[in-house]
Amino acid sequence: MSGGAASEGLVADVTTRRGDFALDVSLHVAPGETLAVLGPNGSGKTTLLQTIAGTLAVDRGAVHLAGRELGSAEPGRPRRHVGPEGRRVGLLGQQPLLFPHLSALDNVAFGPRAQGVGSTASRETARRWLARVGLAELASRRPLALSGGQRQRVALARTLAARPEVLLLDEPFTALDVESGPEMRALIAEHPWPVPIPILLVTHDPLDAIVLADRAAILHDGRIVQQGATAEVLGHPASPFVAALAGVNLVIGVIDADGDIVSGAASTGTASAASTGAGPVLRAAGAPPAPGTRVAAVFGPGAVHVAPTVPGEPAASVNSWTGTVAVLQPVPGGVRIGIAEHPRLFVDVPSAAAVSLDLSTGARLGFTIPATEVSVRALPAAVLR
Ligand SMILES: Nc1ncnc2c1ncn2[C@@H]1O[C@H](COP(=O)(O)OP(=O)(O)OP(=O)(O)O)[C@@H](O)[C@H]1O
Repeated sequence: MSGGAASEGLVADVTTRRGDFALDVSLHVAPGETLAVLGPNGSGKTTLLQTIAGTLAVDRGAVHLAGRELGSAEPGRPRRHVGPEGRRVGLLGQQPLLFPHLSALDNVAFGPRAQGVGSTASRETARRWLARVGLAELASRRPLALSGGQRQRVALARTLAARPEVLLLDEPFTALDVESGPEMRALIAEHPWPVPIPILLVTHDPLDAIVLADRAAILHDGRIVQQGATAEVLGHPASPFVAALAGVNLVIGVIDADGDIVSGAASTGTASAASTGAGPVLRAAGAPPAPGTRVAAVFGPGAVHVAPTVPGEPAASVNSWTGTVAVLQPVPGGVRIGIAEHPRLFVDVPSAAAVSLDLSTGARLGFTIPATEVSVRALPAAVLR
């Protein structure tokens, strides 16, 4: 690729092989834009970052950053591979990896020093960056005298002091505690760098994607299976795979004559509807799509109300259903319930509610999802396979 989009931000249109695995992606991140990459273990997130950072060579295609070709393998042209040190790529991972024997200031000054900037100027730059991440007062401390969150902020300052042209964030919040995680998220959200750069955020957490990223790309087996505005991708996942990854419940169905969403019905005539299982009959707030429209309905596992069943109550009505607890799994702040009759749905209840419900496997419960919590979108015929 040359010219055009390649002169702006990060453009990767590559295949990279690793043993039997092949990463085959095409993505563009503009300066000032954040792209979240979500995917399960082994989907190729690290391989993607390494291809951009230059620790892995491209097997086909090319990586461009700010108009420079960093690596390419294209028919009829000699292969090209700029090493990691020549790329101006900043990488912040889970662990800050600071030099333990250097002060915070000297850790941050290391970047400009390594680029040949003099010691006084490097320390000046480092001081500025420490101030930007809120650590001006702690410049003389060594890493061991800093909290985990402070160390990660020093690591961010060190990365940025080297003036990268792209910032790669590889699960940068995962190792942080409940206090420093939100601080670090807020810092990244503020974009504390003077020049807009493209940011690629690898995360397992859909909320991080929603809060921090303009767009999201879902990686599965080395390929991007869905890409678009974050809210669109996570709020309207185009497959059960993406829905499960996004942490939302997805029900595929057809609008019936009453405007309700009926799932798993033979009338859809597709394997996909069958594979998602018959879900509860749902209704979203607002005017429904026309009868017969195939739709995806989405609701969050925490938006479902859970109550003991009441004798004599109907087993199911619109947005309500009864079910048997098949699985109980701890989640942060509560418990996730797997329902025997609807194995693809999950419901989260806070710890206090779990205790008062006296949850146990085999228990019968009533579930209700308010219509205002159901998001629905018509599906093109070919979306779900
Ligand atoms: N050095 C290697 N040689 C051969 N195959 C590898 C090597 N490293 C990783 N792989 C394979 O490449 C695939 C993608 O791995 P990668 O580490 O990119 O995934 P990931 O999405 O980052 O996973 P995780 O979330 O667990 O970090 C996996 O199938 C993995 O087994």
